[in-house]
Amino acid sequence: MLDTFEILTTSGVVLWSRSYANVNPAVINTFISDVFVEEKSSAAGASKHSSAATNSPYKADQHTLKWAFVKELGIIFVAVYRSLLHLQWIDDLVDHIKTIFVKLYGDQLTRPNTTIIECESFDEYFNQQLQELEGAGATTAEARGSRKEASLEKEQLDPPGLVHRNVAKDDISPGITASPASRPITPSGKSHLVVAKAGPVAKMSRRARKAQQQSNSAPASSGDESPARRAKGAKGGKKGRKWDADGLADEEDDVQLDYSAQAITSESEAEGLARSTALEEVDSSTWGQTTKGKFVLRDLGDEVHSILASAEAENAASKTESSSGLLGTGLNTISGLFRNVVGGKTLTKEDLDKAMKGMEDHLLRKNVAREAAVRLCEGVEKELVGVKTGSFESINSRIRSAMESSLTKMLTPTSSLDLLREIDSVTSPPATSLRKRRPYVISIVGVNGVGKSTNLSKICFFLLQNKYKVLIAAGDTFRSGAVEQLAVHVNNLKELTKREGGRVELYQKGYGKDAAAVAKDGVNFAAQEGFDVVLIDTAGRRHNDQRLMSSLEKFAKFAQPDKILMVGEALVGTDSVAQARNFNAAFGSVRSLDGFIISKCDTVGDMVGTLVSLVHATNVPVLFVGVGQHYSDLRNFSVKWAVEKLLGNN
Ligand SMILES: Nc1nc2c(ncn2[C@@H]2O[C@H](COP(=O)(O)OP(=O)(O)OP(=O)(O)O)[C@@H](O)[C@H]2O)c(=O)[nH]1
Repeated sequence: MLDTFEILTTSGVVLWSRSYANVNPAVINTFISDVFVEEKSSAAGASKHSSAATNSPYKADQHTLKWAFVKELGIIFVAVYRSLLHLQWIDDLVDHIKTIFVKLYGDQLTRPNTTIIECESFDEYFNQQLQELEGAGATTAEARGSRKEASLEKEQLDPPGLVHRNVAKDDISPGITASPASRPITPSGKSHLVVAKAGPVAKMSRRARKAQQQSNSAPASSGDESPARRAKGAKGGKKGRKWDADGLADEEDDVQLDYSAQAITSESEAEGLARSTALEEVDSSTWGQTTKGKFVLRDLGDEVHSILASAEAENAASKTESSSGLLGTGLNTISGLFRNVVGGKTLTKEDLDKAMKGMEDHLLRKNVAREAAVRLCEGVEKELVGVKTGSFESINSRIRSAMESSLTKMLTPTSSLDLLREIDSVTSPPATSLRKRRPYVISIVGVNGVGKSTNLSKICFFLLQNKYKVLIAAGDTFRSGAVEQLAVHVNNLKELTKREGGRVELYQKGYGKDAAAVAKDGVNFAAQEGFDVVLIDTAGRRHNDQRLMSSLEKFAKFAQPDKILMVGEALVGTDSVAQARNFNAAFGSVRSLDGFIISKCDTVGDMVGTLVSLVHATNVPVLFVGVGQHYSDLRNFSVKWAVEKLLGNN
């Protein structure tokens, strides 16, 4: 049977716990030290903490510890039981409790300067899960009795309140402490009180309170089926509750919170009760809904199942995304690269050298150009020499968080681009402004075949959906077929967006003309015809082709684009740095690139290092990423997404 379950932070603060038997505190302390401080091999699962549901079991002192870790929140979930036992449901318990706890309290935990976690109502959720899973695993009532005795004994030994594991007071990381009421030792019969909810306004009927008091004081009678289990058997027979002005349930309505006692036999009966339910002061997140749109309090079991179901759906979605190389995977850890030294020490260059080499190799594998990878690592090393690591922090996690900050800083644009607002500011200047209305001009440049026309069309699609009038100017007067290719895009876009109210036309002068002059004429034409935006396509050119590159300066002078965007392929590799530098320098001393569109991100999985190389080489921000071959496959660039991909496993 389960001996203890603890939810604690990596700095050793116990947020919530439940004990059914005395377990030597050294068991969990050693586990934390081995797995999280020293990252010993027996904790192989540590490398996968955030993605794995539960990790390899840890064994100590005749106990087995099943655990899960939510890296983003720095929270460990650990269940301890006797190694002799085989608890089939224990993995599910750890996984479900992790999911529910994160869902209920994740927001509190991420709030800055959080000093307390209000998780006293978590008892109910835990009970619900334990009984549901254990019920399936046929726990005996006798075991419950002995468990309760053990829990009471433990209560005397270890008073509820703030508990720290193995950490000196000064070492406790700021931010999170446990609510004093977060560790009540509760006998398992309690969860039949379906009023349980997350948050301070949970209401409880008089009868419910009485039942709780009874269940807290009286030992569970052997052979008595738990109320929660009976309630489960009566699923579907639920009634709404009436609440009186004190927030107590009106017993006169004769509706029991313990659904085991009766079942609602007809739908009309259920609806009648729903109509009579008064909801003042009840947190809406706890509501369920009847078909008539009236709310009744939701059953705890339903709530837990819906939390688990939505987490499962999210996991499935993120798995699909990562396997298809699309956006949005979770923040994984880097496997085993730099696991070497313990926390709580002042870092020297020697400590860091080996680990930094691991980080550099990791970045190279992510397709970051060597120059950028070396520079980033040098910066992080410089920053970390002389720094003291946290009490439960290994060198690798210190390096990782420093690299995360460096990458985030580097990739975050100094000013954000709100394209639509910028367009509006030039196409509809305020009446008081001296500026005349004119079209907003974007030109797209890049080497051959990177996706210039495709991504220009994607931007156009986005603008048409926002009802702008767009002129596409065919500035590639060089490659045969380029103008026709744009004409096909324009026809497709017209067809796709005819109901949106936008307008798109092609401006073209065929081949062989001076591209700068065509672009300038196109902009003038757009101004006369009342277009809002001009998108100018340009010929692809090798960045080391002097003749073609030098024509870009004239092009910029003639067309006067508001934005010059360079399309760079995610899969370009080592050439990326030179490409970015040459294009950035090609517009003369007064102009440079305004942003990158990184195309074909869908083809590289998490090897998105090229974007780091481009930004590192130029200081020009990434604005959009292309993620496929459809017009809608363009995304605003998310720094968080990129950093997660870059520092994730590979
Ligand atoms: N998978 C994927 N393919 C893309 C993406 N963007 C563009 N492509 C494909 O890349 C190929 C080249 O795209 P184009 O738009 O013709 O490239 P270009 O830079 O205009 O080509 P040139 O005019 O010859 O220089 C086409 O097959 C596009 O469908 C993307 O984000 N993902």
